[in-house]
Amino acid sequence: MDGLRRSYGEYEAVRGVSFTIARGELFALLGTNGAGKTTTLEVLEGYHPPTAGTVRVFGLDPYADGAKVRRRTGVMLQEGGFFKELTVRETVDSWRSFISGARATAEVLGLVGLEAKASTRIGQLSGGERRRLDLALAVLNRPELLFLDEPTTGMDPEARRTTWRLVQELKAAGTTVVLTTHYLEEAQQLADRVAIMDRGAIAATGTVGEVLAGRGDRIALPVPRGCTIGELPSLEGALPALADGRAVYTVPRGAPALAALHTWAAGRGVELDGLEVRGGSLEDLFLDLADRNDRTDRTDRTDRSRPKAGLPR
Ligand SMILES: Nc1ncnc2c1ncn2[C@@H]1O[C@H](COP(=O)(O)OP(=O)(O)OP(=O)(O)O)[C@@H](O)[C@H]1O
Repeated sequence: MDGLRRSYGEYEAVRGVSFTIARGELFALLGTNGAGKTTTLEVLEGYHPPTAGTVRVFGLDPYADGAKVRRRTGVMLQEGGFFKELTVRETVDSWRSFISGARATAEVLGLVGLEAKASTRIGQLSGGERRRLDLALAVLNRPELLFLDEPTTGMDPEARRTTWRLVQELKAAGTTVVLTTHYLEEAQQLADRVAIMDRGAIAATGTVGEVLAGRGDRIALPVPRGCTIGELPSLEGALPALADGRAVYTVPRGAPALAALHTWAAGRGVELDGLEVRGGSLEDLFLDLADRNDRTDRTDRTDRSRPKAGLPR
C-alpha cells in the first residue's frame, strides 16, 4: 500500500498511508478512535477504491480484482449480519454452501470453541459468542490472508485468550493476518509488527520493541512524607513531573535511575513507599498521542475563533 488516501465527501479519513505486509506476518493496525483503521482495512479488503494511492493484495488490485482477492481472503467484520432465528449450525451450513472446499461445520465450530452452541439460535448468543461465530465464518474458506477488525471486543478474558491461541495457530499454519484492535495487550501478544494510526496518518510503525524504543522507563512514587516535589533529585538528567499526586520520572534507563533514587533516599533518611517502575508501554504512547491531539484541538479552536469572533482577548 503506497500513499493511500480515502475521503468521505469533503472529509479525508486516510491521508497518505504506506506499508507492506509480508506473507505469514501478523500485522496490527492500532490507533485512536476515528484514526482511519477500518477505512484502511476496507480498502485492503476491496470494499472501497482508494481516493488516491496504490493498493495491492497478492499483487492484485483488491477493488478491480475483488472476486479473485476475496476467494483467498477471510474477513471478520465488526458487526456480522445474521438471521437471529437460525441456529449456529444452520448459519455455518448456509455460508458453506457458497464456498467450494470449505472447512466442515464441525471442524470450524471446534476451532472457535462453539461446538456446544451448534443448536443455539443466533439471537440467544452472547456478544462474545457472536464474535466467535464471526471468526468461524471468516476462516471457513481456509484463507491465506485473514482480516480481523477488533476480533475480541465483547469477549471475556478466557474467550479472548482462546481467540489469541486460534489466531496464533492460523499464523503458524502460514496465514497472513491483519488485525485492528483497541486492546494494546492483544497487539503486544500477537503482532510481529504494528502501525499506529492517528488522524488518518501513521504515527509510528515497526515491531512493538522498535515503536517503544527510546521512550524510556517510567518511575512513579508518591511524594515522600516531609518532602516537596521540588526537593526530589534529578535522575539520569530527568526531573519528576506531578501526575495524580505522584512524582513521575521518564528516564532513559530505569536501573541506574532507581539506584540513584535509593542512594538519595538513604542519605535523606526518606522512605520510598509505593514506588513503581515499568518500561515504556503502548498505552503511554497512546496517552501521549491523545494528549497531543487535545492540545492541537485547543490551539485550532482558539486560532479559528479569533478572527471569526473578533473578540478582544
Ligand atoms: N461512511 C462514512 N461516511 C463519512 N465519514 C465516515 C464514514 N466512515 C468513516 N467515516 C469517518 O472517517 C473517520 C475514520 O473512521 P474509521 O472507522 O476508519 O476509524 P477507526 O480508526 O476504525 O475508528 P474506531 O477505532 O473508532 O473504530 C472517522 O472520523 C469517521 O467518522
